Amino acid sequence: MERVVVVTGANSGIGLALCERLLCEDGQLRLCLACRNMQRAEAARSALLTSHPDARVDLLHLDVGSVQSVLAAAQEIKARYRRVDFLYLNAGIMPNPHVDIRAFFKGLFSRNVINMFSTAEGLLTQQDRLNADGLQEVFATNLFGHFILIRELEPLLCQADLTSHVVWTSSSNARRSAFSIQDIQHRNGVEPYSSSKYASDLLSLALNRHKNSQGLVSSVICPGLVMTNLTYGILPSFFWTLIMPIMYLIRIFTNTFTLTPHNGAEALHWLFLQKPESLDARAKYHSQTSGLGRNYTQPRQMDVDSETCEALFSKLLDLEKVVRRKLSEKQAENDAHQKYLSEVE
Ligand SMILES: NC(=O)C1=CN([C@@H]2O[C@H](COP(=O)(O)OP(=O)(O)OC[C@H]3O[C@@H](n4cnc5c(N)ncnc54)[C@H](OP(=O)(O)O)[C@@H]3O)[C@@H](O)[C@H]2O)C=CC1
Ligand SMILES: CC(C)=CCC[C@@H](C)[C@H]1CC[C@H]2C3=C(CC[C@]12C)[C@@]1(C)CCC(=O)[C@@H](C)[C@@H]1CC3
Repeated sequence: MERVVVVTGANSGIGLALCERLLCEDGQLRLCLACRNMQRAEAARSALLTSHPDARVDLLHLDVGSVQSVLAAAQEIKARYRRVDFLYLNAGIMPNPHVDIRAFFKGLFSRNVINMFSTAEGLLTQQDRLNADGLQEVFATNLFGHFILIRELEPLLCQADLTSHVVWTSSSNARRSAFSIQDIQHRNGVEPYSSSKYASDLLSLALNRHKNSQGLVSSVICPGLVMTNLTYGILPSFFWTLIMPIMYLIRIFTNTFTLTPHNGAEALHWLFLQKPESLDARAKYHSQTSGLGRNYTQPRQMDVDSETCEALFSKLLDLEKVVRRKLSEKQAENDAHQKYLSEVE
């Protein structure tokens, strides 16, 4: 049977590498690249079709940071496909990152050095802002837009006798201490990325608790440190190129330096091949690359608990109601304005 795979943020980096790997695995796939920039999406599609001329690759406009765009994209998916077998929630941002150089050098000579290189704990902060929906942009993009997408696609994801797999591209930068259940959008902190990724770990567990019985399975991965537009936003690409030999050296000690998008997509690809029933809801699946360049996937227990995951789930449902109500009020205002304009013309 034809399998439908939707990938958000598929036009570059890890998302695009995943698409390439999936097409090598199964040429019969129906692959849907859900992207906000259609020019880049078209370029990605052309690149995929160059190596897989017979592949079926669809494009879909989706700005996961805008609730209206998510609702429209979900409508389009429902019109195009009868079900969704895999939903890869991969789109993500880290705006205005700042590396704490002093902390980096301090960490370099501490016993914590390997952990610092694999999680960036204590090294990175970001500056967030409000988006047009009045939500914190990192939360809206990395988590909430994807949550609304799942909610809208439930009829295609939760079908009798069939299993659908939702996969979150999280991070080893996800940290409990960066997240607060009182401030799920991270309005009051400087680690919105870490907070949003920890929230995706919690939400994945909540989805498994609530939706496994309806055939939806959710998993979380970390791609490791990968050279993509995201990391080129942290340090310029020439700097990364300059320190590449050092990074290959570090890889010998921490296999989390996967470095290429192909390697980073390892765990995403591996999950595609697994029986969903065999997966652990509390594990994060890490892409790893050995010093000699061998790729493998390593499950590690996440620092999540049922109580916090339920609290987050319920807060997200509440926020969904508020956002939907605001959107329909705005729509009603627009309709009234249009009516007024047509009457006075
Ligand atoms: N690189 C790394 O070391 C790591 C990355 N990750 C995660 O991997 C995922 C992929 O990132 P990566 O490949 O590294 O970086 P890229 O910047 O190359 O890819 C991010 C993708 O997300 C898309 N995107 C961003 N915002 C939106 C939006 N509002 N709506 C739709 N699409 C959007 C981007 O589209 P556009 O081209 O339009 O910007 C792009 O396709 C992210 O979730 C990131 O957090 C996790 C751990 C490590
Ligand atoms: C490698 C050397 C010699 C210097 C670079 C220092 C930092 C810029 C670098 C060290 C660990 C990195 C890291 C990330 C970003 C860049 C570092 C802080 C991430 C936070 C990128 C995004 C993620 O989601 C994480 C998995 C990465 C963890 C490691």
